[in-house]
Amino acid sequence: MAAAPAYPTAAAILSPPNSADTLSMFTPHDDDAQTKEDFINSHPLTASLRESPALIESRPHMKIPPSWRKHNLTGGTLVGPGKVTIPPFSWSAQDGSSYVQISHVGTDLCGHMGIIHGGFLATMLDEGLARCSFPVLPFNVGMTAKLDINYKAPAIADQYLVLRAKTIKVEGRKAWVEGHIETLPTEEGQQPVILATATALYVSPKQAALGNSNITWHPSLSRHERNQLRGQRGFTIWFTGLSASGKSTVATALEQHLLHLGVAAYRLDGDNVRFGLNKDLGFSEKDRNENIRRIAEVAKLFADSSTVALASFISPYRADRQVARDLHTNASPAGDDGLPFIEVFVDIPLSEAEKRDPKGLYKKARAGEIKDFTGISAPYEAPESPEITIRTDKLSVEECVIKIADYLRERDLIGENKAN
Ligand SMILES: Nc1ncnc2c1ncn2[C@@H]1O[C@H](COP(=O)(O)OS(=O)(=O)O)[C@@H](OP(=O)(O)O)[C@H]1O
Ligand SMILES: Nc1ncnc2c1ncn2[C@@H]1O[C@H](COP(=O)(O)OP(=O)(O)O)[C@@H](O)[C@H]1O
Repeated sequence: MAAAPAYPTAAAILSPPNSADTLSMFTPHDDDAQTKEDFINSHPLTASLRESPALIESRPHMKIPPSWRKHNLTGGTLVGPGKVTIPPFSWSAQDGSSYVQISHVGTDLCGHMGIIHGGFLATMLDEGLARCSFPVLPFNVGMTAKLDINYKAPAIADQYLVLRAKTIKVEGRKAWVEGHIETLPTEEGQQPVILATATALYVSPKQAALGNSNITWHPSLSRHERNQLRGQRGFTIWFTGLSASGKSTVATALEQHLLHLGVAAYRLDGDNVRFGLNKDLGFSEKDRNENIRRIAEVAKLFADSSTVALASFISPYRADRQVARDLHTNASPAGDDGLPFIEVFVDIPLSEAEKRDPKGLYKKARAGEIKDFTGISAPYEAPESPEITIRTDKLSVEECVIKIADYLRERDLIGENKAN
Protein backbone atom coordinates (compact mmCIF):
# COMPACT_ATOMS: atom_id res chain seq x y z
CA MET A 1 0.00 0.00 0.00
CA ALA A 2 1.24 3.48 -0.79
CA ALA A 3 1.38 5.75 2.19
CA ALA A 4 1.66 9.39 1.45
CA PRO A 5 -0.33 12.59 1.65
CA ALA A 6 -2.20 13.47 -1.53
CA TYR A 7 -2.86 16.94 -2.90
CA PRO A 8 -4.33 16.64 -6.36
CA THR A 9 -6.05 19.96 -6.94
CA ALA A 10 -4.47 23.19 -8.01
CA ALA A 11 -5.62 25.08 -4.93
CA ALA A 12 -4.40 22.31 -2.67
CA ILE A 13 -1.00 22.21 -4.33
CA LEU A 14 -0.58 25.93 -3.94
CA SER A 15 -1.85 26.17 -0.36
CA PRO A 16 -2.50 22.87 1.41
CA PRO A 17 -4.03 23.26 4.86
CA ASN A 18 -1.50 23.09 7.69
CA SER A 19 -1.89 20.85 10.72
CA ALA A 20 -3.57 23.55 12.79
CA ASP A 21 -6.03 24.28 9.96
CA THR A 22 -7.14 20.65 9.90
CA LEU A 23 -8.38 20.83 13.49
CA SER A 24 -11.27 23.07 12.50
CA MET A 25 -12.06 21.45 9.19
CA PHE A 26 -14.41 18.71 10.35
CA THR A 27 -17.97 19.30 11.52
CA PRO A 28 -19.76 16.27 13.00
CA HIS A 29 -22.69 15.38 10.78
CA ASP A 30 -24.93 13.83 13.45
CA ASP A 31 -25.31 13.37 17.21
CA ASP A 32 -23.36 10.12 17.21
CA ALA A 33 -20.38 11.70 15.47
CA GLN A 34 -20.60 14.67 17.86
CA THR A 35 -20.55 12.28 20.84
CA LYS A 36 -17.39 10.57 19.54
CA GLU A 37 -15.81 13.96 18.85
CA ASP A 38 -16.59 15.19 22.36
CA PHE A 39 -15.36 12.00 23.97
CA ILE A 40 -11.96 12.14 22.31
CA ASN A 41 -11.66 15.87 22.93
CA SER A 42 -12.31 15.47 26.64
CA HIS A 43 -10.27 12.30 27.21
CA PRO A 44 -7.29 12.56 29.63
CA LEU A 45 -4.98 11.00 27.01
CA THR A 46 -5.91 13.76 24.57
CA ALA A 47 -5.24 16.35 27.24
CA SER A 48 -1.81 14.91 28.05
CA LEU A 49 -0.86 14.74 24.36
CA ARG A 50 -1.96 18.35 23.89
CA GLU A 51 0.32 19.37 26.72
CA SER A 52 3.46 18.15 24.97
CA PRO A 53 5.12 20.97 23.00
CA ALA A 54 7.09 18.45 20.92
CA LEU A 55 3.92 17.04 19.39
CA ILE A 56 1.98 18.52 16.50
CA GLU A 57 -1.73 17.80 16.57
CA SER A 58 -3.67 17.38 13.34
CA ARG A 59 -6.41 15.48 11.59
CA PRO A 60 -4.20 14.33 8.73
CA HIS A 61 -6.98 13.10 6.47
CA MET A 62 -8.41 16.60 6.31
CA LYS A 63 -5.33 17.66 4.36
CA ILE A 64 -6.57 15.58 1.46
CA PRO A 65 -8.61 17.83 -0.84
CA PRO A 66 -12.34 16.98 -0.71
CA SER A 67 -12.48 16.06 -4.40
CA TRP A 68 -9.88 13.37 -3.84
CA ARG A 69 -10.77 12.44 -0.26
CA LYS A 70 -13.79 10.41 -1.32
CA HIS A 71 -11.49 8.15 -3.36
CA ASN A 72 -9.01 7.75 -0.51
CA LEU A 73 -9.34 4.54 1.47
CA THR A 74 -8.71 5.86 4.97
CA GLY A 75 -9.73 9.46 4.35
CA GLY A 76 -12.99 8.69 2.54
CA THR A 77 -14.09 5.13 1.86
CA LEU A 78 -13.62 3.91 5.42
CA VAL A 79 -14.88 7.08 7.12
CA GLY A 80 -18.47 7.61 8.20
CA PRO A 81 -21.24 6.22 10.40
CA GLY A 82 -20.49 2.63 11.41
CA LYS A 83 -16.96 2.83 10.05
CA VAL A 84 -14.21 5.17 11.22
CA THR A 85 -16.86 7.40 12.72
CA ILE A 86 -14.93 10.67 12.61
CA PRO A 87 -11.58 11.61 11.07
CA PRO A 88 -8.86 10.43 13.50
CA PHE A 89 -6.89 12.84 15.67
CA SER A 90 -3.13 12.50 15.57
CA TRP A 91 -0.07 13.78 17.40
CA SER A 92 3.17 13.64 15.50
CA ALA A 93 6.64 14.34 16.90
CA GLN A 94 8.29 17.02 14.80
CA ASP A 95 11.47 14.95 14.62
CA GLY A 96 9.57 11.91 13.32
CA SER A 97 10.38 9.85 16.40
CA SER A 98 6.82 9.08 17.49
CA TYR A 99 3.19 9.21 16.48
CA VAL A 100 -0.10 8.70 18.32
CA GLN A 101 -3.53 8.49 16.73
CA ILE A 102 -6.94 8.22 18.35
CA SER A 103 -9.95 7.08 16.41
CA HIS A 104 -13.33 5.47 16.89
CA VAL A 105 -14.35 2.40 14.92
CA GLY A 106 -18.01 1.52 14.47
CA THR A 107 -19.88 -1.70 13.95
CA ASP A 108 -19.50 -2.04 10.17
CA LEU A 109 -15.83 -2.92 9.80
CA CYS A 110 -16.16 -6.50 11.05
CA GLY A 111 -14.77 -9.81 9.94
CA HIS A 112 -16.06 -12.17 12.59
CA MET A 113 -19.29 -10.93 14.10
CA GLY A 114 -18.67 -7.98 16.38
CA ILE A 115 -14.92 -8.05 15.77
CA ILE A 116 -13.05 -5.54 13.66
CA HIS A 117 -11.51 -7.16 10.60
CA GLY A 118 -7.77 -7.80 10.86
CA GLY A 119 -7.30 -6.35 7.40
CA PHE A 120 -8.68 -3.06 8.59
CA LEU A 121 -6.27 -3.05 11.54
CA ALA A 122 -3.44 -3.78 9.09
CA THR A 123 -4.48 -0.77 7.02
CA MET A 124 -4.57 1.39 10.09
CA LEU A 125 -1.15 0.19 11.23
CA ASP A 126 0.37 0.59 7.80
CA GLU A 127 -0.80 4.14 7.48
CA GLY A 128 -0.15 5.16 11.10
CA LEU A 129 3.40 3.78 11.14
CA ALA A 130 4.06 5.45 7.78
CA ARG A 131 2.84 8.79 9.07
CA CYS A 132 5.23 8.39 11.99
CA SER A 133 8.17 8.12 9.59
CA PHE A 134 7.24 10.89 7.13
CA PRO A 135 9.16 13.68 8.93
CA VAL A 136 12.44 11.72 8.75
CA LEU A 137 12.09 10.60 5.14
CA PRO A 138 13.33 12.62 2.18
CA PHE A 139 10.49 14.69 0.77
CA ASN A 140 8.29 13.47 3.66
CA VAL A 141 7.02 10.56 1.62
CA GLY A 142 7.20 6.85 2.26
CA MET A 143 6.03 3.76 0.42
CA THR A 144 5.52 0.55 2.34
CA ALA A 145 8.32 -1.91 1.64
CA LYS A 146 7.55 -4.34 4.46
CA LEU A 147 4.85 -4.75 7.08
CA ASP A 148 4.73 -7.49 9.74
CA ILE A 149 1.74 -7.76 12.02
CA ASN A 150 1.03 -9.87 15.09
CA TYR A 151 -2.57 -9.97 16.25
CA LYS A 152 -2.77 -10.20 20.04
CA ALA A 153 -6.43 -9.84 20.96
CA PRO A 154 -9.74 -9.42 19.17
CA ALA A 155 -10.61 -5.80 18.46
CA ILE A 156 -14.20 -5.39 19.52
CA ALA A 157 -16.30 -3.21 17.24
CA ASP A 158 -17.71 0.13 18.32
CA GLN A 159 -14.81 1.32 20.44
CA TYR A 160 -12.03 3.87 20.56
CA LEU A 161 -8.59 2.80 19.38
CA VAL A 162 -5.18 4.26 20.01
CA LEU A 163 -2.34 3.71 17.57
CA ARG A 164 1.17 4.33 18.83
CA ALA A 165 4.29 4.24 16.67
CA LYS A 166 8.01 4.91 17.02
CA THR A 167 10.67 5.30 14.36
CA ILE A 168 13.51 3.03 15.39
CA LYS A 169 16.06 3.43 12.59
CA VAL A 170 16.63 5.72 9.61
CA GLU A 171 19.12 5.12 6.80
CA GLY A 172 18.98 7.40 3.78
CA ARG A 173 15.64 6.87 2.10
CA LYS A 174 14.63 4.06 4.51
CA ALA A 175 12.89 4.21 7.86
CA TRP A 176 12.04 1.32 10.18
CA VAL A 177 9.04 1.85 12.43
CA GLU A 178 7.34 -0.22 15.10
CA GLY A 179 4.00 0.31 16.74
CA HIS A 180 0.76 -1.14 17.96
CA ILE A 181 -2.96 -0.56 18.31
CA GLU A 182 -4.43 -0.59 21.79
CA THR A 183 -7.78 0.10 23.33
CA LEU A 184 -8.54 3.51 24.80
CA PRO A 185 -9.61 3.16 28.42
CA THR A 186 -13.10 4.52 28.79
CA GLU A 187 -13.30 4.31 32.57
CA GLU A 188 -10.95 5.30 35.32
CA GLY A 189 -8.59 2.51 36.36
CA GLN A 190 -8.91 0.63 33.07
CA GLN A 191 -5.66 -0.37 31.37
CA PRO A 192 -5.13 -0.31 27.59
CA VAL A 193 -5.19 -3.73 25.90
CA ILE A 194 -2.78 -4.24 23.03
CA LEU A 195 -4.72 -5.63 20.04
CA ALA A 196 -2.03 -5.86 17.34
CA THR A 197 1.66 -5.03 17.02
CA ALA A 198 3.56 -4.25 13.87
CA THR A 199 6.96 -3.49 12.44
CA ALA A 200 7.38 -1.86 9.08
CA LEU A 201 9.92 -0.51 6.61
CA TYR A 202 9.12 2.59 4.55
CA VAL A 203 11.13 3.84 1.62
CA SER A 204 10.98 7.28 0.14
CA PRO A 205 10.80 6.69 -3.63
CA LYS A 206 13.50 8.15 -5.81
CA GLN A 207 10.84 9.84 -7.94
CA ALA A 208 9.77 11.84 -4.88
CA ALA A 209 12.78 14.06 -5.55
CA LEU A 210 10.82 15.39 -8.51
CA GLY A 211 8.24 16.86 -6.20
CA ASN A 212 8.44 18.58 -2.86
CA SER A 213 7.07 17.68 0.53
CA ASN A 214 3.60 18.85 -0.34
CA ILE A 215 3.34 17.59 -3.90
CA THR A 216 3.39 13.85 -4.00
CA TRP A 217 1.30 11.08 -5.43
CA HIS A 218 -1.97 11.81 -7.06
CA PRO A 219 -3.77 10.30 -10.03
CA SER A 220 -3.47 13.24 -12.38
CA LEU A 221 -4.22 16.86 -12.91
CA SER A 222 -7.46 17.34 -14.81
CA ARG A 223 -7.31 19.43 -17.95
CA HIS A 224 -9.66 21.91 -16.30
CA GLU A 225 -7.27 22.33 -13.39
CA ARG A 226 -4.35 22.74 -15.78
CA ASN A 227 -6.24 25.34 -17.81
CA GLN A 228 -7.06 27.21 -14.63
CA LEU A 229 -3.48 27.12 -13.41
CA ARG A 230 -2.17 28.30 -16.78
CA GLY A 231 -4.98 30.85 -16.98
CA GLN A 232 -5.99 29.88 -20.50
CA ARG A 233 -7.73 27.25 -22.59
CA GLY A 234 -5.76 24.91 -24.81
CA PHE A 235 -7.07 24.27 -28.32
CA THR A 236 -5.94 23.76 -31.89
CA ILE A 237 -6.45 26.07 -34.83
CA TRP A 238 -5.91 24.08 -37.99
CA PHE A 239 -5.18 26.13 -41.11
CA THR A 240 -5.69 24.33 -44.40
CA GLY A 241 -5.34 25.66 -47.94
CA LEU A 242 -3.32 25.67 -51.10
CA SER A 243 0.36 26.48 -51.14
CA ALA A 244 0.67 30.29 -51.09
CA SER A 245 -2.89 30.70 -49.90
CA GLY A 246 -1.54 32.55 -46.86
CA LYS A 247 -1.67 29.92 -44.09
CA SER A 248 1.76 30.69 -42.67
CA THR A 249 1.37 34.43 -42.99
CA VAL A 250 -1.95 34.50 -41.13
CA ALA A 251 -0.86 31.91 -38.57
CA THR A 252 2.28 33.92 -37.81
CA ALA A 253 0.29 37.13 -37.39
CA LEU A 254 -2.27 35.37 -35.20
CA GLU A 255 0.49 33.82 -33.08
CA GLN A 256 1.94 37.27 -32.43
CA HIS A 257 -1.50 38.72 -31.66
CA LEU A 258 -2.24 35.98 -29.14
CA LEU A 259 1.17 36.33 -27.50
CA HIS A 260 0.59 40.07 -27.17
CA LEU A 261 -2.69 39.27 -25.43
CA GLY A 262 -0.78 37.05 -23.01
CA VAL A 263 -2.10 33.83 -24.55
CA ALA A 264 0.57 31.17 -25.02
CA ALA A 265 0.46 30.06 -28.64
CA TYR A 266 2.84 28.09 -30.80
CA ARG A 267 2.92 27.57 -34.53
CA LEU A 268 3.58 24.26 -36.19
CA ASP A 269 4.39 24.47 -39.86
CA GLY A 270 6.60 23.04 -42.55
CA ASP A 271 9.61 24.95 -41.30
CA ASN A 272 9.69 23.33 -37.87
CA VAL A 273 8.08 19.99 -38.67
CA ARG A 274 9.05 18.87 -42.14
CA PHE A 275 12.77 19.41 -41.41
CA GLY A 276 12.63 17.57 -38.09
CA LEU A 277 9.89 15.26 -36.86
CA ASN A 278 8.70 14.51 -40.40
CA LYS A 279 11.91 14.76 -42.36
CA ASP A 280 11.42 11.18 -43.53
CA LEU A 281 8.19 12.08 -45.33
CA GLY A 282 7.62 13.36 -48.86
CA PHE A 283 4.48 14.36 -50.75
CA SER A 284 2.92 11.08 -51.85
CA GLU A 285 -0.64 10.61 -50.60
CA LYS A 286 0.59 8.10 -48.01
CA ASP A 287 3.31 10.39 -46.74
CA ARG A 288 0.91 13.32 -46.50
CA ASN A 289 -1.50 11.12 -44.50
CA GLU A 290 1.29 10.30 -42.05
CA ASN A 291 2.50 13.91 -42.02
CA ILE A 292 -0.90 15.15 -40.90
CA ARG A 293 -1.46 12.32 -38.42
CA ARG A 294 1.80 13.05 -36.59
CA ILE A 295 1.21 16.80 -36.62
CA ALA A 296 -2.30 16.30 -35.26
CA GLU A 297 -0.89 14.23 -32.39
CA VAL A 298 1.62 16.94 -31.58
CA ALA A 299 -0.99 19.70 -31.82
CA LYS A 300 -3.20 17.73 -29.48
CA LEU A 301 -0.41 17.56 -26.90
CA PHE A 302 0.21 21.29 -27.17
CA ALA A 303 -3.51 21.92 -26.71
CA ASP A 304 -3.62 19.50 -23.80
CA SER A 305 -0.85 21.51 -22.16
CA SER A 306 -3.16 24.56 -22.23
CA THR A 307 -1.38 26.08 -25.20
CA VAL A 308 -2.95 27.29 -28.43
CA ALA A 309 -1.54 25.12 -31.22
CA LEU A 310 -1.55 26.79 -34.63
CA ALA A 311 -1.06 24.14 -37.30
CA SER A 312 -0.57 25.44 -40.83
CA PHE A 313 -0.31 22.70 -43.40
CA ILE A 314 -1.84 22.21 -46.81
CA SER A 315 -3.50 19.06 -45.39
CA PRO A 316 -5.24 18.48 -48.73
CA TYR A 317 -7.25 15.40 -47.78
CA ARG A 318 -10.58 15.69 -45.94
CA ALA A 319 -10.06 12.32 -44.32
CA ASP A 320 -6.74 13.42 -42.81
CA ARG A 321 -8.27 16.57 -41.36
CA GLN A 322 -11.05 14.43 -39.93
CA VAL A 323 -8.43 12.23 -38.28
CA ALA A 324 -6.90 15.35 -36.73
CA ARG A 325 -10.31 16.53 -35.52
CA ASP A 326 -11.22 13.12 -34.11
CA LEU A 327 -7.96 12.94 -32.17
CA HIS A 328 -8.96 16.11 -30.38
CA THR A 329 -12.60 15.15 -29.90
CA ASN A 330 -11.70 11.73 -28.53
CA ALA A 331 -9.33 13.32 -26.05
CA SER A 332 -12.18 15.28 -24.50
CA PRO A 333 -13.62 13.17 -21.68
CA ALA A 334 -16.98 14.07 -20.19
CA GLY A 335 -16.69 16.21 -17.10
CA ASP A 336 -13.40 17.81 -18.11
CA ASP A 337 -12.49 20.63 -20.48
CA GLY A 338 -12.50 19.50 -24.10
CA LEU A 339 -9.86 20.13 -26.74
CA PRO A 340 -11.54 22.39 -29.29
CA PHE A 341 -10.44 21.90 -32.89
CA ILE A 342 -11.03 24.91 -35.11
CA GLU A 343 -10.58 24.34 -38.80
CA VAL A 344 -9.70 27.51 -40.73
CA PHE A 345 -10.06 27.25 -44.48
CA VAL A 346 -7.56 29.64 -46.02
CA ASP A 347 -9.46 30.06 -49.22
CA ILE A 348 -8.05 31.45 -52.40
CA PRO A 349 -8.60 30.62 -56.07
CA LEU A 350 -5.80 28.51 -57.50
CA SER A 351 -5.17 31.21 -60.08
CA GLU A 352 -4.51 33.72 -57.32
CA ALA A 353 -2.13 31.38 -55.48
CA GLU A 354 -0.33 30.75 -58.71
CA LYS A 355 -0.06 34.47 -59.32
CA ARG A 356 1.55 34.92 -55.88
CA ASP A 357 3.85 31.93 -56.17
CA PRO A 358 6.30 33.34 -53.56
CA LYS A 359 8.62 30.34 -53.83
CA GLY A 360 8.29 29.75 -57.56
CA LEU A 361 6.91 26.29 -56.89
CA TYR A 362 3.81 26.58 -59.09
CA LYS A 363 6.04 27.52 -61.98
CA LYS A 364 8.20 24.48 -61.39
CA ALA A 365 5.11 22.29 -60.98
CA ARG A 366 3.68 23.53 -64.29
CA ALA A 367 7.02 22.80 -65.88
CA GLY A 368 6.88 19.26 -64.49
CA GLU A 369 9.91 19.80 -62.28
CA ILE A 370 7.92 19.03 -59.12
CA LYS A 371 5.57 16.09 -59.19
CA ASP A 372 2.40 15.59 -57.10
CA PHE A 373 2.08 19.33 -56.55
CA THR A 374 -1.14 20.32 -54.79
CA GLY A 375 -3.62 22.03 -57.08
CA ILE A 376 -1.63 21.15 -60.19
CA SER A 377 -0.87 17.45 -60.16
CA ALA A 378 -2.26 16.43 -56.77
CA PRO A 379 -5.69 17.05 -55.30
CA TYR A 380 -6.87 19.63 -52.77
CA GLU A 381 -10.17 18.72 -51.12
CA ALA A 382 -11.71 21.93 -49.77
CA PRO A 383 -13.37 21.73 -46.34
CA GLU A 384 -17.15 21.29 -46.42
CA SER A 385 -17.94 22.90 -43.07
CA PRO A 386 -14.92 24.61 -41.57
CA GLU A 387 -15.40 26.64 -38.41
CA ILE A 388 -13.92 29.69 -40.18
CA THR A 389 -13.22 30.60 -43.79
CA ILE A 390 -10.88 33.43 -44.68
CA ARG A 391 -10.50 34.75 -48.20
CA THR A 392 -6.97 36.06 -48.22
CA ASP A 393 -7.46 37.60 -51.65
CA LYS A 394 -10.28 39.72 -50.23
CA LEU A 395 -9.19 40.37 -46.62
CA SER A 396 -5.93 41.83 -45.40
CA VAL A 397 -3.75 39.81 -43.03
CA GLU A 398 -4.98 41.99 -40.14
CA GLU A 399 -8.62 41.43 -41.08
CA CYS A 400 -8.05 37.68 -41.21
CA VAL A 401 -6.53 37.76 -37.73
CA ILE A 402 -9.41 39.85 -36.38
CA LYS A 403 -11.95 37.43 -37.85
CA ILE A 404 -10.30 34.48 -36.09
CA ALA A 405 -9.78 36.35 -32.81
CA ASP A 406 -13.45 37.41 -32.79
CA TYR A 407 -14.47 33.78 -33.22
CA LEU A 408 -12.28 32.75 -30.27
CA ARG A 409 -13.53 35.54 -28.05
CA GLU A 410 -17.18 34.81 -28.81
CA ARG A 411 -16.63 31.27 -27.59
CA ASP A 412 -14.67 32.31 -24.49
CA LEU A 413 -11.60 30.52 -25.77
CA ILE A 414 -9.63 33.69 -25.23
CA GLY A 415 -10.53 36.74 -23.16
CA GLU A 416 -11.68 37.14 -19.59
CA ASN A 417 -13.57 33.88 -19.17
CA LYS A 418 -10.97 31.79 -21.01
CA ALA A 419 -10.06 29.44 -18.17
CA ASN A 420 -13.47 29.10 -16.53
N1 LIG B 1 4.53 18.32 -54.12
C1 LIG B 1 4.28 19.30 -53.27
N2 LIG B 1 3.01 19.67 -53.01
C2 LIG B 1 2.76 20.65 -52.13
N3 LIG B 1 3.70 21.34 -51.47
C3 LIG B 1 4.99 20.99 -51.67
C4 LIG B 1 5.33 19.95 -52.57
N4 LIG B 1 6.67 19.84 -52.61
C5 LIG B 1 7.17 20.75 -51.75
N5 LIG B 1 6.16 21.44 -51.17
C6 LIG B 1 6.34 22.47 -50.13
O1 LIG B 1 5.91 21.85 -48.93
C7 LIG B 1 4.93 22.64 -48.30
C8 LIG B 1 3.69 21.80 -47.96
O2 LIG B 1 3.95 20.94 -46.89
P1 LIG B 1 2.77 20.43 -46.02
O3 LIG B 1 3.37 19.62 -44.91
O4 LIG B 1 1.92 21.57 -45.62
O5 LIG B 1 1.97 19.49 -47.02
S1 LIG B 1 0.84 18.41 -46.72
O6 LIG B 1 -0.03 19.01 -45.72
O7 LIG B 1 1.48 17.21 -46.24
O8 LIG B 1 0.17 18.23 -48.00
C9 LIG B 1 4.54 23.73 -49.23
O9 LIG B 1 4.66 24.89 -48.46
P2 LIG B 1 3.56 26.03 -48.44
O10 LIG B 1 3.74 26.72 -49.71
O11 LIG B 1 3.94 26.86 -47.25
O12 LIG B 1 2.19 25.43 -48.28
C10 LIG B 1 5.54 23.70 -50.33
O13 LIG B 1 6.42 24.78 -50.19
N1 LIG C 1 -4.45 38.55 -46.85
C1 LIG C 1 -3.37 37.80 -46.93
N2 LIG C 1 -3.17 36.79 -46.07
C2 LIG C 1 -2.09 36.02 -46.18
N3 LIG C 1 -1.14 36.13 -47.09
C3 LIG C 1 -1.27 37.15 -48.01
C4 LIG C 1 -2.41 37.99 -47.94
N4 LIG C 1 -2.28 38.85 -48.95
C5 LIG C 1 -1.12 38.56 -49.59
N5 LIG C 1 -0.51 37.53 -49.00
C6 LIG C 1 0.78 36.98 -49.46
O1 LIG C 1 0.58 35.65 -49.91
C7 LIG C 1 1.71 34.85 -49.62
C8 LIG C 1 1.25 33.68 -48.80
O2 LIG C 1 2.34 32.85 -48.50
P1 LIG C 1 2.33 31.90 -47.27
O3 LIG C 1 1.77 32.60 -46.09
O4 LIG C 1 3.69 31.30 -47.16
O5 LIG C 1 1.26 30.84 -47.73
P2 LIG C 1 1.16 29.29 -47.36
O6 LIG C 1 1.70 29.11 -45.99
O7 LIG C 1 -0.30 28.99 -47.45
O8 LIG C 1 1.95 28.59 -48.40
C9 LIG C 1 2.68 35.73 -48.88
O9 LIG C 1 3.65 36.23 -49.77
C10 LIG C 1 1.80 36.86 -48.37
O10 LIG C 1 2.49 38.07 -48.21
